[in-house]
Amino acid sequence: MLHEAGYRQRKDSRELVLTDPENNVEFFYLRPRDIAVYVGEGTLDVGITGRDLLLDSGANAEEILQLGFGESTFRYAAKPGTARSVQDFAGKRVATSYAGLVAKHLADKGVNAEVIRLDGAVETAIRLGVADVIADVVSTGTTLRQAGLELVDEPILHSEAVLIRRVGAGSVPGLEQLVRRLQGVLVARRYVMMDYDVRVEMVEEACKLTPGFESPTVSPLHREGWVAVRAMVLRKDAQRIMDDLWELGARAILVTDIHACRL
Ligand SMILES: Nc1ncnc2c1ncn2[C@@H]1O[C@H](COP(=O)(O)OP(=O)(O)OP(=O)(O)O)[C@@H](O)[C@H]1O
Ligand SMILES: O=P(O)(O)OC[C@H]1O[C@H](OP(=O)(O)OP(=O)(O)O)[C@H](O)[C@@H]1O
Ligand SMILES: [Mg+2]
Repeated sequence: MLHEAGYRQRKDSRELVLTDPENNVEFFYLRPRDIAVYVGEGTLDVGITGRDLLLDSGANAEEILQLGFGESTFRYAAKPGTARSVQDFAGKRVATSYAGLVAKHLADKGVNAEVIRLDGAVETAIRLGVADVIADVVSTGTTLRQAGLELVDEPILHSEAVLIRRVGAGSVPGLEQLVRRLQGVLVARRYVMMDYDVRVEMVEEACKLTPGFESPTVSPLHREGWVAVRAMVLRKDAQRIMDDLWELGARAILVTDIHACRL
């Protein structure tokens, strides 16, 4: 995303620091877990990490933009049939790499359980007899299924990658530009440009299907009684909208990618 937003990025994952003189930015490639800590302490102006790691760290940092990747839930799991809700964890051992997050969640629910902090491979902790319950990142659920575990209760939270900054920090040079550029990348990924020709009588109906961001562009065609319409539509809806436009009599319906934008 940073590359698409016009920032210089590393070509080799062993490069840990990189300067982008044109944009006057320094990039540090850190462990996801450490990023919120550096940002919270003010060592770094902004960071990109997971919401789950931000909350777990307890750092003095806040989300300023959701980036739409690294989406996952954070959930409890146990051997099938051993627990139905968080309340059943009372007096049990809960293993996790997110001890801060889990301890807070259990306290909020009024459940007194022992939190065991592990570095990773948490799903094995139950088989090894180290814990009765685990709490971990779940995406497809494959990891838990393969470990023979079952989800318990609702997700503790929904996470994704987020841009974060220190709470109460003063103005950061270049931050507004970074946010605007990343928003441009998000829009360019989520939306496509749709063009089509339609009879004048149908243009109102057609524009209801493709209202665009502000208003679709409608231009006259050389052919009498027809207009050309151009509007941005959500990529995920593009095929359905094309079907509906076709039903209205629209023709020459074209979809093109957006490479960059500032709305
Ligand atoms: N399977 C997944 N799907 C989506 N997001 C995930 C997944 N696994 C981890 N994450 C997210 O990635 C972020 C960092 O966790 P990750 O597990 O990648 O760190 P790590 O284990 O320290 O690094 P690595 O996996 O490269 O060893 C967290 O915010 C987490 O929610
Ligand atoms: O629900 P799933 O789709 O199976 O994904 C969840 C798994 O993905 C992550 O592990 P990762 O592969 O990053 O390994 P790690 O434990 O070394 O971080 C996470 O820690 C879970 O174990
Ligand atoms: Mg991982």
